[in-house]
Amino acid sequence: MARPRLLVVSMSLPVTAKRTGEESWSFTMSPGGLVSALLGLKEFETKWIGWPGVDVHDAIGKKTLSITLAEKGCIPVFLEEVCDQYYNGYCNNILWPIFHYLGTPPEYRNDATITYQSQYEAYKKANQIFFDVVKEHYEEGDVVWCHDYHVMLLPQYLKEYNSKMKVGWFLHTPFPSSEMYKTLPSRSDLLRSVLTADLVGFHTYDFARHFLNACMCILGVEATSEGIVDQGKVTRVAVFPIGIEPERFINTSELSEVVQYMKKFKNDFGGRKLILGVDRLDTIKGIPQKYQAFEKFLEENAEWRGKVMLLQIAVPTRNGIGEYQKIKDQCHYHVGRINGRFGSISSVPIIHLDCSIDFNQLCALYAITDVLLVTSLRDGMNLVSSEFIACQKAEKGVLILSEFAGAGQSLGAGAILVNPWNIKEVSSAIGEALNMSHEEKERKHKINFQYVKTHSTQQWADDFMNKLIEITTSAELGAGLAATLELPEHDVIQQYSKSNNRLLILGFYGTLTQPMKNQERRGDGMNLELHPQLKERLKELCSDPKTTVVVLSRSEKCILDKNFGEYNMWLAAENGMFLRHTSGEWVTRIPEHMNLEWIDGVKHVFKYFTERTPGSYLETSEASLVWNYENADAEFGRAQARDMLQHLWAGPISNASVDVVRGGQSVEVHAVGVTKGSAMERILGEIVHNKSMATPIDYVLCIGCFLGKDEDVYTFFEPELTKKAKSLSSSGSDSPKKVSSTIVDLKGENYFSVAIGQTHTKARYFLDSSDDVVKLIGKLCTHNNA
Ligand SMILES: O=P(O)(O)OC[C@H]1O[C@H](O[C@H]2O[C@H](CO)[C@@H](O)[C@H](O)[C@H]2O)[C@H](O)[C@@H](O)[C@@H]1O
Ligand SMILES: O=c1ccn([C@@H]2O[C@H](COP(=O)(O)OP(=O)(O)O)[C@@H](O)[C@H]2O)c(=O)[nH]1
Repeated sequence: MARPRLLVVSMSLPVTAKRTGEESWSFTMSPGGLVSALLGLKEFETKWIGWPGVDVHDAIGKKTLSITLAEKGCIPVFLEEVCDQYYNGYCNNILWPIFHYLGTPPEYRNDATITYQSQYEAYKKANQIFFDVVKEHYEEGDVVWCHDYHVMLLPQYLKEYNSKMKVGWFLHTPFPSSEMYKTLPSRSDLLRSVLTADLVGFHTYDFARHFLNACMCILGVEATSEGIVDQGKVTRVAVFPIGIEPERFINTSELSEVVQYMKKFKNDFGGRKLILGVDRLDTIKGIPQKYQAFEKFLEENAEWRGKVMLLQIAVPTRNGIGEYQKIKDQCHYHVGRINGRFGSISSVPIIHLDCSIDFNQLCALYAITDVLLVTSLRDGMNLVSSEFIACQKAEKGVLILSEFAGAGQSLGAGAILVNPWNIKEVSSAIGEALNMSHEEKERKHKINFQYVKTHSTQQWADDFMNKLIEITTSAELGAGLAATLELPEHDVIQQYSKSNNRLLILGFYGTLTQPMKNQERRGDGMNLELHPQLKERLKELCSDPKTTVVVLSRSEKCILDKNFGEYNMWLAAENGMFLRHTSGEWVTRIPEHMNLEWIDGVKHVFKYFTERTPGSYLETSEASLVWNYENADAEFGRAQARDMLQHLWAGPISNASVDVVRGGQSVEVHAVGVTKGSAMERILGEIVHNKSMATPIDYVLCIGCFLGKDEDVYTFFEPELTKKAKSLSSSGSDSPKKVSSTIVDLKGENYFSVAIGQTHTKARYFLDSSDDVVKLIGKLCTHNNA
């Protein structure tokens, strides 16, 4: 299959432009891992859209720069007057510190509303400018891949413009715990926009989990193992740990120029062991902590003084921000102090360089390094660690790696992992690394080298793109879900009138109730009421001897009794755990051997929160418990639900076989496997037995507004599964008897599964709302007794 063209959108272009004349420009490579990583994207026809690193105000400048950049496959975004407030302000002074757990900078605490608001306005404007440029260059079929926290509003702008655009968003930084993220005033807008993308990617499972949590707590949406479900739209959330281009580093470190550098540097360092640090001079990289740990090491290991040195490449970055100036001063202070304390006439222990270095020199340094010291306080990934491993030569060096870098998860096995805040621990790790045996170094290197070689940038990009293409192509909609179609009403009615033994399975909440606002969905409260316009029609529908109607709901028995007691139909309460024909008594359908020991513990926690959350209530039943906060204050209810889940996981359900379902305004705990689909077999068996059916069921209409876990009911009757249904045993009878193989006679055209208000579903068809159900049932009634 031909690969689509890729539009990469990121704040920075891979090159930073400098004006050298009215119409001429020179370029240097932009710093940072994002650029390094994306340069490895070789397999795609790519256009890179981003800021060229310079303000250009005149038309000639813009034109000539655009032409020059076009030769490099780059398209400039001119941010002009919003740049400072956007990039230095909102991106790097608000989002960056919050995403890296540093919290809101102090200046915002005094001047919060004014500064914050104007910077957020600039952020919106800048995202709009990015959007305008993408719109101008977009061609049908392109994939737009948005990168990082700088463009969180872009997915929404793109999708609003063209809902068919394939849009991905990848975050290169950590996504913080929802406790930290919650402090961001624009938290909801940013999440909502990101969720409009088709695929959202993170470096680690932790970051993805934090994101899912934030979406659930802040937006009240449902998180599933595949991502976020909101109003029928599924946003896939997945983990794609980035890599490097290993061959580039391996090959470069073999160049003769690089080998020369290696010799020269070794000579310059006078036989001392080399500890290397390579970081942008960023507040998150923990450079002052690194210096203090090295100081501690020298303090406690006098025998190493004069025999080991620390070379720190501190690549300049974000110079327009006060905090970055401060961190530079702090580093200089420590270097001066430590060199004064442990230096000699012939050498100093620390060399700190405020500059970037040439790529060949960097590879030479990586190759001769004895210990690479990475002390990031937080880091999305940290590519320097991988680059070091790729360049290692004969005598292998040791990687000391912060456990707070995303790389810790991938390279931890071959590294010494440290908490960079623990100066003593890092100091000990330095000692351990310097004294490590040759064999142990080889062993560790081998593990990491294998990983780095096989997890390249190309692989990372391929994985992300393939996933994005897969989920945006209708054939793969929802991993195995067929594309959902509008209900062919004419066929539904025609088949209905032709059939002799019909089964109608209807949900209650959202199916037979009046349409509700999204926020009100999925909480089966006591106030649930049958749609007033359905009362008569349903009666008529149920009166036809050729039609069997089952209401299959999460609701309790008493709610179904109250609403449907007077109709001639089957009621399946609590997802089919309890069943009765309205003319008979409730029977329990709880499967044998179901472990329900967890119920009391969960009930205890639910009661605790019910008492402390005005308006919330508890629905208890034999095999499931629901805490519903639809009538509570929405924000408070969500916060309480989050705390409640923590209590539950830590206590009563930590070892129990239960499923936890976080609805829009409810938390449900039930025994594993209690789904509508799993109940269907038992329900069908009971009905067939009870009715002593003479002719097979030749028409099934299943309509619901169900949670994802319950969608198995839609596939239960799929023709290819008919065999399974045919061999049902009637579990309702005292002496189970095999149901005849003629129970169901379904072909493609007499089976209709219908989801309300959802197009990403396992159902074949969708209807917009329960108002459509009312109309449909009305029409079916006119064909009763036909
Ligand atoms: O462009 P700057 O503002 O100077 O910053 C440079 C980049 O810093 C961040 O890089 C992150 O991406 C790396 C690759 O995924 C990852 O290894 C690292 O941990 C991150 O910090 C930032 O996310 C980029 O947008 C910047 O371009
Ligand atoms: O003088 C230098 C030294 C290093 N790097 C590169 O900067 C990137 C840093 O990426 P990392 O993921 O470690 O951290 P980030 O800076 O993106 O936060 C690496 O690819 C380095 O090779 C650079 O551009 N100039």
